[in-house]
Amino acid sequence: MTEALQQGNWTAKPEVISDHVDLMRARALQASLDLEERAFEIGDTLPPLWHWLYFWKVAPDHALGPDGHPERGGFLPPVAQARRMWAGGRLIFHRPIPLGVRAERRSEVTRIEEKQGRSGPLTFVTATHTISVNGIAAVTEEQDIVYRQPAAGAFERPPGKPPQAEPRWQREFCVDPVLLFRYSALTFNGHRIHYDADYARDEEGYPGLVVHGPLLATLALELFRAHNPRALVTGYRFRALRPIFAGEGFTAAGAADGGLWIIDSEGLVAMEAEAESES
Ligand SMILES: CC(C)(COP(=O)(O)OP(=O)(O)OC[C@H]1O[C@@H](n2cnc3c(N)ncnc32)[C@H](O)[C@@H]1OP(=O)(O)O)[C@@H](O)C(=O)NCCC(=O)NCCSC(=O)C[C@](C)(O)C(=O)O
Repeated sequence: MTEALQQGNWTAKPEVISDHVDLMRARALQASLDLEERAFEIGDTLPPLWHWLYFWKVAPDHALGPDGHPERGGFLPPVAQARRMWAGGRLIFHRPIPLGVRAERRSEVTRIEEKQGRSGPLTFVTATHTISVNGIAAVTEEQDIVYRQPAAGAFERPPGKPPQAEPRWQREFCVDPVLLFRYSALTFNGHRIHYDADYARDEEGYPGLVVHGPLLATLALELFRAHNPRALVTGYRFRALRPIFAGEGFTAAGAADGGLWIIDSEGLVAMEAEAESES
């Protein structure tokens, strides 16, 4: 048996959330992303990554921290750095999740790592989730969250690089606050950086509302699915390298080998990703 992770007086504890993979949340994301497909029906397969709409952590209002997430020190460790971002993840899709079923997500913090970044000290926290239907694993996911020190001075984007390969497909986006609000609501994510412009600017030092990492990861994978309609996605990995803000144009781009990018308005990679699939 492996020992539970510890930080000071905090010990990692598994969390289990059961949910109904209902039709309406999937249809609401389908509409929010303007996907030109027929509306989902019960029994259809939930697209890969759309499990992020389910297994909400419904913390009571009094248990929220200043950033709108549940206070730290419960499921997540009491990391001192103020600013949280979603850094990336690695997923394996073992079997499809049909819409309409009950499913269960078991989660545990499995890694805490301190790093020195160009922007200052960073703490990476990895949560491992397993989603099961009738006790059989459908998705395993390692989710990386990064915590950063409070903003000091004017906002500076991390340096970036253009995509390393020639994209074969691309689609342009410009996310507005309405989509950010709808995605926050659909994922029950209270993080203020996505809808409270004063907080995002004055407390976290961003130039505007921040586009969710999971939304960008989903837009990239949806591009892959649109161009590979028969492929069964079996794995996905992504890393958020530069933030994107509401109102900024960006491009989702993909190569034939499953390489995917979110490219920002400066032509630099904001997110790199890779889809694995079977035909
Ligand atoms: C993370 C930032 C601050 C580091 O920027 P930096 O310049 O300080 O770091 P660095 O110097 O590039 O790298 C330092 C170390 O960190 C690693 N590293 C660097 N980046 C990553 C990454 N993504 N994933 C994993 N590791 C990473 C990197 O490999 C290196 O490790 P090493 O020392 O071992 O070589 C910078 O890359 C950045 O700003 N990325 C964009 C983040 C973003 O926009 N996320 C989505 C929006 S926030 C969100 O959706 C929130 C949500 C949904 O509400 C929610 O709370 O869950």
